[in-house]
Amino acid sequence: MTTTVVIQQPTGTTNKALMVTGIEGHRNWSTGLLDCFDDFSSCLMGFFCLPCTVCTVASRTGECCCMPYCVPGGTVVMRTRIRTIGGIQVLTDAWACVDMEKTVATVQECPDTEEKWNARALLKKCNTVCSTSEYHCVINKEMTAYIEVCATPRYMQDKEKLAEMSRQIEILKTQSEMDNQELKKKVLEKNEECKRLNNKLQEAKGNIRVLCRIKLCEENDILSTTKTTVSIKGTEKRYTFERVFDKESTQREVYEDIKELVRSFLDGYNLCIFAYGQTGSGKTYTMEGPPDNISEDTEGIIPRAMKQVFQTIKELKVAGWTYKLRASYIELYNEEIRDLTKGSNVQEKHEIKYPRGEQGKATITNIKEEEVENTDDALNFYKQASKSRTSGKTGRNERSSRSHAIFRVEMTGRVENVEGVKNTCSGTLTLVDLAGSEKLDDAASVTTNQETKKINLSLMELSKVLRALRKKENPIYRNSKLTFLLKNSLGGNSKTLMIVNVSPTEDCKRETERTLEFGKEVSKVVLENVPRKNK
Ligand SMILES: Nc1ncnc2c1ncn2[C@@H]1O[C@H](COP(=O)(O)OP(=O)(O)OP(=O)(O)O)[C@@H](O)[C@H]1O
Repeated sequence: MTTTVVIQQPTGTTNKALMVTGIEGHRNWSTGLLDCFDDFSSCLMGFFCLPCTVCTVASRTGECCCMPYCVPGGTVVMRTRIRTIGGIQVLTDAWACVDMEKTVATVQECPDTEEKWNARALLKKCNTVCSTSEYHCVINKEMTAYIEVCATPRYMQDKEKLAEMSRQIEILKTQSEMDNQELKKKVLEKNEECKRLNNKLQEAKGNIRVLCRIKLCEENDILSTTKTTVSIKGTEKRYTFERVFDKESTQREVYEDIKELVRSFLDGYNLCIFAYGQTGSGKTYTMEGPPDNISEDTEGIIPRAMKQVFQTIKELKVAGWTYKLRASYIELYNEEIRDLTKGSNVQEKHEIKYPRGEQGKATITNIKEEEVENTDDALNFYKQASKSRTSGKTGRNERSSRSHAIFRVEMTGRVENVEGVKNTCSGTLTLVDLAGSEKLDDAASVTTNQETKKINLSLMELSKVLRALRKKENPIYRNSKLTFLLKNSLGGNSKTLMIVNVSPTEDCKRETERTLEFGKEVSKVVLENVPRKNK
């Protein structure tokens, strides 16, 4: 490759006013370069003589090609050539032996002639830029000069260094492979330790936990609370829960208290979170968030749980765990199952099936289960399906407050440790927004109203199952679809969290009292500690 630079000296000027033409985009470089000519002295001028064959003006005028004597208006042509030195291509034979772009920058840094360079400095600069080669300015007797380019000892050293570094990188790579394994092992161990501690903590809290949340309300408050108790003002009644969230409590505070429990889902536990309470007491708000404008502050347990689950999956990936998650969203209304993902008009029969008698994981026939790979997938799936519920709600409010919405995420996880030992786990996360509990009484008394009776059957059965578990009796799950479906999440290898939602207003006093009684009963339930489903 040959680059040609044409240097023109305008009429009536001397060296310093030289202008450069010929290379587009390199005007600054050349001009800057020429600014330095003052100090270049003969050697550089001599240098220009070097390519005398192309130094047309000098040849033509017969003058010495030294720059100060260049004929005004004359032209000096410089030529650069690429040579391969030490396997690396460098520009040689001229100034352009330095990287042009870098020279531009360098020369521009030298704005005026105050800070002048001499040839040696420039050559030093060349060396800095092209550290692979050394430039010698050789002046011969005739005052011509040339630049000699050769591989420098420094280049050789650098080459050695490079080879050494490459060797070290290889060693480091192998080492880092090993470190990675080591790291993976450590993360796995830490993770296991973390799981053990977390589950110990969760078990210490009991496998069925009950929290109470008071709805935000500006009206007269009939309740007084402490961190763990709720009392109905003007009565002796006082209810104790693991934690009471007063009406000022935020969604974040509520979730903070249960996030460790959600973590245990990925450790292979079945986890079920219910929101229980009368219509309008804040169940949907607690589980999902407000009906409109859900933000990071107001979002409820479901979006927060999805975010946490996928964040944890990301973290566990370092330890080698991979997970597959499948989501479904159904509604249980009047003892009928409806797949919310299929819209409100689809009439399909759904049955709950257990693979081995009533053991193992429950499946529902004809239900759409979608694989979700990240938070967005899961929440989009949830939101889309929720529309069927919401449209039912606006159209028939009764229906939505009397149906149970069940969002389920099935998980299977696997890991291979450094010794190649495989480990798998599976679990189900069930998040339930229960039907309004105030109908419980009505259903018992209004026997003629078969529909109402059915609607409330599941809630009654749920309380029966929980009471039986408390007494260590064998609960009957088959009596309602809700308990039958949640069998695995209510007994054995499961962790259950019930949030009893109450409204603190006078007009809700009766229902609030009943809800608190229910919560008190449930909180006495202790499940047997059965190991998680790890293989
Ligand atoms: N803690 C709270 N802070 C702010 N708004 C709340 C709170 N709890 C409930 N609300 C609001 O009160 C209204 C009723 O709450 P929500 O719909 O959650 O009740 P619900 O128990 O789910 O009722 P239903 O059984 O009819 O579905 C909603 O507008 C909801 O946003």
